[in-house]
Amino acid sequence: MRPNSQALKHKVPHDTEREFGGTLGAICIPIFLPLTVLFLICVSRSPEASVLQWPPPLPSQDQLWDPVAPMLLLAWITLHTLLYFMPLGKVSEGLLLRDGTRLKYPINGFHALCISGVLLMLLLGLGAPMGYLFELLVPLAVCAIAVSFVFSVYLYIRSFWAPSHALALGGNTGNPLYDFFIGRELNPRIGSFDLKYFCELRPGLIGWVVINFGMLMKEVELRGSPSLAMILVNSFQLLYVADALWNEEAVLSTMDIVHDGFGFMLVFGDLAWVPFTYGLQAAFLVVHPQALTSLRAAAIIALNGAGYYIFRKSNSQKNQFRRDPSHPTVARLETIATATGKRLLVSGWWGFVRHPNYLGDLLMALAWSLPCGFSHLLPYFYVIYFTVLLIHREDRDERQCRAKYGLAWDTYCRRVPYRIFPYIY
Ligand SMILES: NC(=O)C1=CN([C@@H]2O[C@H](COP(=O)(O)OP(=O)(O)OC[C@H]3O[C@@H](n4cnc5c(N)ncnc54)[C@H](OP(=O)(O)O)[C@@H]3O)[C@@H](O)[C@H]2O)C=CC1
Ligand SMILES: CC(C)=CCC[C@@H](C)[C@H]1CC=C2C3=C(CC[C@@]21C)[C@@]1(C)CC[C@H](O)C(C)(C)[C@@H]1CC3
Repeated sequence: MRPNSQALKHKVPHDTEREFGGTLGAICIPIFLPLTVLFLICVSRSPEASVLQWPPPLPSQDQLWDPVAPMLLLAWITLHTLLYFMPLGKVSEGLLLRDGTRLKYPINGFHALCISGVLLMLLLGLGAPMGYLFELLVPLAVCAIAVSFVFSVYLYIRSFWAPSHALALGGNTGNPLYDFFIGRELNPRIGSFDLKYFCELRPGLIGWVVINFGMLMKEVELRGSPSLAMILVNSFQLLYVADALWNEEAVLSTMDIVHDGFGFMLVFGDLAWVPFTYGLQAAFLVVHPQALTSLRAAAIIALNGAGYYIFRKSNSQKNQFRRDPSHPTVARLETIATATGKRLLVSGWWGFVRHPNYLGDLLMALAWSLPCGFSHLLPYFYVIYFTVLLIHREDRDERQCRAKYGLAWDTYCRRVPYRIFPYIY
């Protein structure tokens, strides 16, 4: 079959604005971020654990490679592909596409998490050395990065066979480097297997908590029992991942699924960045144990609880409102009309700040770092990166909403002046 000629001539509707620093970003980010992943893992296990130490703790050649790593990764991706097709849970429809159709998605991610948990316990019962994941972390990250590159090349090439309505508006600039990076095709599928939806929530997100568990088991190997700090980090992050999978259907209306193409940025983010940097606190704690008083632990649990409450309530309120504005839980909230026919909430959580869900997410991120104490910056990497990511994301969303809702969006901004942090930002 010949590539879609219309797509090749770039006669496809597209956004002219380029994200993430345009071509320069598209060249630098794929070089810089994979190195950052390896650098951060190495720092987390070095005695100094300082991101500023010089020379940086670089891995030796034999630390980079372990033949077990690609086999484990392959087994993991195969397992989750099989679980994706499991006839459990319901099938939901995504938002309306440009060609007027809707795609169908299996909602069985939470089942996949539970089955992964059961398999993990079975392996543990059979004496599998889970703590070995600590030694395997760098080789696994190397393989995940390699898979991200190969997979993104595949996605870029196959996008030339996609019809123009299946391409993302932001990923068809005609600049190959930028389009490879940002993603051309919106919802690439092999049959009914949706590659973006699969990667967004399954192998990487569930892989992250499995790696965390491996760090906990390494601590048990080294010190006989897991520390309170390690238990908190594992529990908080498991709650976050379980929540994402429990509410899997909500991901169908996120910017990533609805608007962004599937290119290197998301592939690498899902398969390498999330599993190997979001849980750095657990890797840090293996080599840098921290004592935690019950009082401090209680305060950190309260902070995570408050963050989770704001995150979940605000996300659920908006999702409910978008699905059924007449539902009793949202019907009495004050709203403003927009020219598109959709309404915007101006009371409840979305009348407090314009992104209450980001606020809750950031409070949780802080709670994940605090069990690691204040002696090192590394465990705070996630909350710092995440603040930058969400401020940038808020800005992107704001531009999209202004383009969508025009004057109504300006009215909303006047009614709700703060973006994420009340009275600050
Ligand atoms: N851990 C991580 O790495 C990441 C986590 N996240 C989390 O993912 C979650 C989803 O975030 P994200 O996808 O960025 O977007 P949001 O869930 O914040 O959704 C933004 C959309 O909501 C709608 N909206 C905005 N304001 C209103 C309003 N007042 N009333 C009704 N609808 C409104 C608009 O879409 P429309 O009007 O078209 O419905 C807007 O485009 C967040 O909790 C975030 O913290 C996000 C990125 C990374
Ligand atoms: C630096 C870099 C490579 C950034 C790429 C960004 C991605 C890591 C994130 C973009 C949006 C994401 C979301 C989640 C994870 C991180 C990425 C992929 C998410 C699945 C985490 C769990 C949440 O509950 C969520 C489902 C709302 C969320 C969706 C967005």
